[in-house]
Amino acid sequence: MNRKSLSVSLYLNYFVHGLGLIIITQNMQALSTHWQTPIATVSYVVSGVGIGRLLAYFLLGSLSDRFGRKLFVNLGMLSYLIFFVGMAFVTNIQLAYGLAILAGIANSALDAGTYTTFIEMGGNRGSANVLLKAFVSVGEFLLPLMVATVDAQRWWYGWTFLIAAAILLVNIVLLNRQTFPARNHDDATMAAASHRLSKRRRLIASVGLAGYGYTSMAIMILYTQWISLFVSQTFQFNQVVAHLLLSLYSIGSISGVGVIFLLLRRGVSETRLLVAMNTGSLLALVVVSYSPLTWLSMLGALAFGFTAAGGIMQVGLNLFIKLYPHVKGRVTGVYFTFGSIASFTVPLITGWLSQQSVAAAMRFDLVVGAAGLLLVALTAWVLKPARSLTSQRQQINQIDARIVKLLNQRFDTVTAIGAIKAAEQLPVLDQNRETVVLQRVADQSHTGAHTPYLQAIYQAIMANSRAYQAQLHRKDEEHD
Ligand SMILES: O=C(O)C(=O)C[C@]1(C(=O)O)C=C[C@@H](O)C=C1
Repeated sequence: MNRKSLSVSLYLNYFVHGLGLIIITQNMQALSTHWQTPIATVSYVVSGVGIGRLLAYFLLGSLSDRFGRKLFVNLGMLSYLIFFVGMAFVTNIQLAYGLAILAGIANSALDAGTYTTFIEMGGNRGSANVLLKAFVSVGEFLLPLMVATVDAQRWWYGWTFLIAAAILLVNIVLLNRQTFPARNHDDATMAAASHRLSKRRRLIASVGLAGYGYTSMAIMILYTQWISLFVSQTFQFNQVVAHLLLSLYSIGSISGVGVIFLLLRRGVSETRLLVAMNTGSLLALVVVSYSPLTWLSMLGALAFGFTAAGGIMQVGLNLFIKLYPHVKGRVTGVYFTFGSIASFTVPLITGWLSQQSVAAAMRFDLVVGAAGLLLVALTAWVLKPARSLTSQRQQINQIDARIVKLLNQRFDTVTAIGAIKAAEQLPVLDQNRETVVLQRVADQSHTGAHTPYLQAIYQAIMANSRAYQAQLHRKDEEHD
């Protein structure tokens, strides 16, 4: 497996995904002329993407645990390819809606195959998932420039779609030359950590993180949808500042990705990062929601983008995946399904609130932010390594259960060896083999101070193996 080449291909997909996310809305005018429909109908087609995601996330996530990540990355790329080529030529609205649904499915398939792969690459690759966000942002940044160029040159609007398709086509070839890491490759420490957690704690953390799948998405959608209108109506900010608050949010977001990436690389704890970032985003949101000072609002917007949109959603997902290392795909599916429900419901809720006032719609983001903070704080609290006597003993109980099971297996093997020795009339004691076993214990022990104690335990185990073999041997002779 060539990690670098595989990573580049996976990142490139997310650049194209960034183009795909806004390609319909950025070509709204051209498509409405081409389809001979009102703009509202084009906007209706966009909702198909959300439906596709909602339908596909859970299913594709679970299936990727069974059939491998590579298949689903390919499925995502092929679906996106059909979407881009089809959208460039389609004239029928029903067909366009079908293609939009396919784009949603493509998004789900890519996520099911990619987030899981980065975790399965091992090491500290969770940080790579945060970087995916940056590639999406670059795509979203470049697409409007591409559309503007095509428009200014009076070229056919379909070219931007075909450029995206061409990048995908090249990447399909590149990606399929790579081998993926072993599926459900169980990072031993990850599995051990998730094992140590009591069922109740794991359940609470799961509820917290699934809920965070919703709030982390909702907090961003709500801000981007309402901020400009809100500040111009509530604080009479001029149009330039109103739109600048969105651009500053994007700049904050991209710098946030860089910082979170580096912090994760340095081994900063994910739970701490989640609590700190969510505290920061709630504070920034308070500033933006209540400050009538332009400069302060601008600072708030930057800080909000940094803390709420700098890949912290991906950090939540990484943590969630580590709780269930055996079903990474399913967990990814669940998390993003909650995110999709947010993209679906936030416009509905805030649309209803805006009938009261735009400020009510915008300030609802504070409720979302507070809920998010509460959820990550709860998660961090239950995942905190416990140090009380009772909890340490619970830990020992769980470790002992595993040791006893392994000792049973060892004794089964000792029985088999005993039978072979009896048949071949070999002595029960094999001093050379015992020396080898003790040496292997010393080599495998990761704490030198433990080693003589582990060897003493093994001497006792082997003495008991011998006693067991001798007793079996006696029984056999009695029978004969
Ligand atoms: O390897 C063997 O010959 C065994 O019977 C197993 C075992 C052990 O428990 O590891 C037990 C007794 C022998 O003296 C050496 C090793």
